Amino acid sequence: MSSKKTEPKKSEICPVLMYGEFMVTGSMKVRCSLILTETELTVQKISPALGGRGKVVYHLSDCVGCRAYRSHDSTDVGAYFSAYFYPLRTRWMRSGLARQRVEQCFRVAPDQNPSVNLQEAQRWSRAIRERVLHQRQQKTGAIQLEVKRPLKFLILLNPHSGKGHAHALFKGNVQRMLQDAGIQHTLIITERQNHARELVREADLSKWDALVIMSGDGLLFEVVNGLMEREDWEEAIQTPLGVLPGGSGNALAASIHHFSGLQAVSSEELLISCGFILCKGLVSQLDLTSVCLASSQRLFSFLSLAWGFVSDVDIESEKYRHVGAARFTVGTLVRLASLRVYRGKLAYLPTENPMSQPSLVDSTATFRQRLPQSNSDSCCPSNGLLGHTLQNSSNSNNTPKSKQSNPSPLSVFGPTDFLLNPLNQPVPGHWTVVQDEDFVLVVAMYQSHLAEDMLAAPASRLDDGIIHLIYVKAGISRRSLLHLFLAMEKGGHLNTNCPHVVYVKVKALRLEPYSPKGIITVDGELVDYGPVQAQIHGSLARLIAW
Ligand SMILES: Nc1ncnc2c1ncn2[C@@H]1O[C@H](COP(=O)(O)OP(=O)(O)OP(=O)(O)O)[C@@H](O)[C@H]1O
Repeated sequence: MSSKKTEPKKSEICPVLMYGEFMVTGSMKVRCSLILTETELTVQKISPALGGRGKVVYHLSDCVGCRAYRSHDSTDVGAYFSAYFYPLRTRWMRSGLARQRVEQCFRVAPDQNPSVNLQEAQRWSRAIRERVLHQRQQKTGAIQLEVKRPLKFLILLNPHSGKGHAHALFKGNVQRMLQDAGIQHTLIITERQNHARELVREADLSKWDALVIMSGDGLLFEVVNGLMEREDWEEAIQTPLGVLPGGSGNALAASIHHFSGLQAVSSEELLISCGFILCKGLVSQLDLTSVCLASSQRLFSFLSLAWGFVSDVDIESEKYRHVGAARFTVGTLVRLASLRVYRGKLAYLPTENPMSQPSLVDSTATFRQRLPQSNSDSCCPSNGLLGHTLQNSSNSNNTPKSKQSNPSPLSVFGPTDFLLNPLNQPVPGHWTVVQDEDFVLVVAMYQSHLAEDMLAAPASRLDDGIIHLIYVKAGISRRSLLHLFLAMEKGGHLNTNCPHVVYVKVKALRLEPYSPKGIITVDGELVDYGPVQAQIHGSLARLIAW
């Protein structure tokens, strides 16, 4: 046993709720005293002569569950209880901390009657679980509490995501954690593109406490849009969503980890962190952005809308997917070597603009409306109505098919985009129209991360109701752009004083590309190239976060 923290100061000591003496089972069987307080479980060795360190203090906030049980050996009158912790520990050969599993199992045998022993084990197990739940209640802010247990999750897993190891990663890292937390789950391995989308469009959602996606951001994009295509979208989109990183992008997973306040981790450590957050089962609000394309398609986006350098790298680096998250680094270097400029018009509604406040627009009255399927006054007109019709250019020819977002049935449900004019009309007069028309990139973000190691919008929060719009004007040197991307790993790119970088917080935006060819992505998925506009809808969905 190792001592995990220094002795608390007298004033910090919590009253003892329970005390007991048990055998600690495992490789070394020793008799220990166990002290449960409101926040900690302290295991103190009673026979120090056995060697090793004598005391371990576990934080209940690191605990995902505890259970009591009888031994398989019918001659054993003892009962047992096991507590499952995932404390942050120093990484071997690496700096920083990552969660690692620790199971502590205690044998209860003061009586010759096995039922009496089991009752005592259950009393401890229940008390620990209650204190663990209480730790969650201490969490403040926008996070709500889901106290209902046992939780039932539907897990959708894309076996081809990332390097193609998602299923093995799930079995190796997540399955046992869910069991530790007493969470029941049904795992569905997706068989094809849009399988998850069709499934959630038809599913009886009342059977599940959460829909969990183990893949990259693409599968979550399908699920969000599948939910928004339901007649009962308003209720369906309130189903808590859980995210386990299995892809190569994993931007939302990285954002969730970032919002938990921990140091950045990647790969399996990010998976374990997200699994831990999932097991805690706290639900937060999540903003969604409605994205309208000139083709009339309307999509719901949880992450980003990108044009130029970022979307080019995202799509063009698909061919390097075998290297995992490093594909973005490779793609960035390749695209830097042949830097492009993209012509177009960008306009937006800044957050500080009083006209953008919902109080001036009756958003609640329109919120429950069903949009007309085809209406020239709608925000998503049914045909390309701008002078320069640019859609269907390079996208479908040059890029992997798997990344093309589904030209789904028109998303006619969802909140009204009350801030947007139809695409065939000018933007409202109080919007800001950017004077520059030559860009290297335009990216609109509603989460912090663009990829596991790209903290593109450090100030973003899950439910801040803000689109963090970042654009880089033409004229930036390759060297400065590289410097920006290197600084982005820690979110420092917005403090580089680069005159070509503009960062503005907005509620809505419109982008009209003039360049005849280009790539536009929504949540990393390819969409029709052409005019596009978007409006954020604060707290439309719910997400398991910490
Ligand atoms: N069984 C499947 N076979 C083929 N494609 C699938 C399957 N399941 C899901 N898909 C599709 O694969 C696409 C990519 O999935 P996703 O983005 O989740 O993983 P990824 O591409 O590895 O991650 P990232 O986008 O972060 O790189 C999605 O558009 C999804 O629709």
